[in-house]
Amino acid sequence: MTTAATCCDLILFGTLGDLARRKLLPALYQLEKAELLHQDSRIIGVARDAMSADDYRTRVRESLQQFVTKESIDEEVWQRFSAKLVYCAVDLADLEAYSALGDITDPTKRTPISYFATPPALFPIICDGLASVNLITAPARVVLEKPLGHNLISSRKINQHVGRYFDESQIYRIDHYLGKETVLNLLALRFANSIFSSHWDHSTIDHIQITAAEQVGVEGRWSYYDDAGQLRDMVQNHLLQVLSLIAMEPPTRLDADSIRDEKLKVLKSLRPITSQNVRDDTVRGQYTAGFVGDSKVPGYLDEDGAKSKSVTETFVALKVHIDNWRWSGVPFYIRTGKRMPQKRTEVVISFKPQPHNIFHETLSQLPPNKLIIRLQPDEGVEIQMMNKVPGLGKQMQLKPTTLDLSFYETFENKRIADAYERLLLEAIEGNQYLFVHREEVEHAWRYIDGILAAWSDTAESPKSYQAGTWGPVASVSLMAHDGRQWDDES
Ligand SMILES: NC(=O)C1=CN([C@@H]2O[C@H](COP(=O)(O)OP(=O)(O)OC[C@H]3O[C@@H](n4cnc5c(N)ncnc54)[C@H](OP(=O)(O)O)[C@@H]3O)[C@@H](O)[C@H]2O)C=CC1
Ligand SMILES: O=C1O[C@H](COP(=O)(O)O)[C@@H](O)[C@H](O)[C@H]1O
Repeated sequence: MTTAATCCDLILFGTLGDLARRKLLPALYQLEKAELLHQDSRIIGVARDAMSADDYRTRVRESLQQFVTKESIDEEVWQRFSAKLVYCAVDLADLEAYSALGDITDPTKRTPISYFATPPALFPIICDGLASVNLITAPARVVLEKPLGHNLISSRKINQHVGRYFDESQIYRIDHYLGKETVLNLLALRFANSIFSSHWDHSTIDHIQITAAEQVGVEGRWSYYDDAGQLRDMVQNHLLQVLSLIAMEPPTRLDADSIRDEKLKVLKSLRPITSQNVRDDTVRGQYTAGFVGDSKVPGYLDEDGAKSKSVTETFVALKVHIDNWRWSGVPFYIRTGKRMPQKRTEVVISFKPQPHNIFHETLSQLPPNKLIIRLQPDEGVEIQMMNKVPGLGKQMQLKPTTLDLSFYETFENKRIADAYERLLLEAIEGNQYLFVHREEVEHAWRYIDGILAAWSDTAESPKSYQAGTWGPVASVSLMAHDGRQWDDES
């Protein structure tokens, strides 16, 4: 019945935590539903509480009921899935306790794949523990959740420790944006369509915008978030990955090394932001109370769990330059924030305007063409272009129109898989192309550390913005200063 190649023990460290319950277990259930798990594979949940296998299955079922949305649990799938569930109580801080895992695994029968969905402080000891029970030898692999460090130094420490036991080819660093259907579609769009691949550089593109706006606030994660802030939480990983996919040179093949090498070159070409340009090229903000949709929401400093006055940014806008041949003179504007008016993640490629307007009797300036890649929600691709309004009038009327390719409509309501489904499947099958190489993580941190240091030098606090707005006014000025505007302003 099954089509999966790899028979594995997926060891889910942190199986009772929020990430496992909300994302990982539902994703594994969907893989089972699609018959993509090997029939003899197992999912070994690890947490501290002692409990029976049946109690664990009950907990997993409750999570699925809560988080497998839009459908009820299919009993036949559940029977197959629950038969794969095994529970193992281990206090991960206690090296001796890992023997319990050793007792129930046999790497010669099933490939051990260890997924670290725990606080990152535990990563080193989990590696030590896995080594102590011989669960590290290739083809064993390890999947690491973010955050991979708080800065370059701490990220290196984690990478070094994990690297003591696992070769880079065994390490799968998750960035869930790389599992999103629409982020992958960037590759298809760029490299399977000559109309785009031949117009993808400074000669035709004026600038690029990347927006990741969220309506949610810190969602009960104040202490984690306050230590991180939006720059570390969203830009260091997800948005620099998206930027790299947009900006990279064509990889020679669709494999891990080729793609990761090209992304890395982009990260190495980012022009550092320093105390010289930080005021011109960055904006940070923090939300105050306001309305998101119809709901009144508190300010950041009044969120549940807020402990002190804080200068952590919940909004960032950046002007990013990539110092290479292709992107010379093309700024990338990045904007991301919590408590914005809508959930919207999109990339806008704004092309250069026509050099001369022969239609100036009807329009003094022709609006430039735009390619809008909607990553979420309402996934799809839009091209904004000019058309003639049909009619016999003496003067030709032009109108900006949109060619809209919604994924749902185009692909007949085909279900869009959650990012974690794809990433778990690729990790199980041993394909690394959607995972982040150590060097990428470290170069991204180098760039981010520079911005954080420059912010700290200026000793300025983030600018306030009211919840439910698009961030501080300064973010509008960042674009206006260059004679441009964010796509939602036009
Ligand atoms: N939640 C999310 O949406 C996301 C989370 N992440 C990252 O994933 C990781 C997990 O996050 P999240 O699920 O939210 O965290 P939670 O605090 O909800 O869960 C942590 C899990 O780790 C386990 N754990 C902690 N200490 C030990 C220990 N000493 N021994 C055994 N198990 C232990 C807990 O087990 P026990 O039940 O025994 O306490 C629990 O299952 C973090 O690094 C987070 O930053 C990344 C992206 C998104
Ligand atoms: O990693 C994170 O991502 C989410 C946003 O993810 P998305 O898939 O909903 O766009 C963000 O809310 C969270 O703070 C961050 O840790």
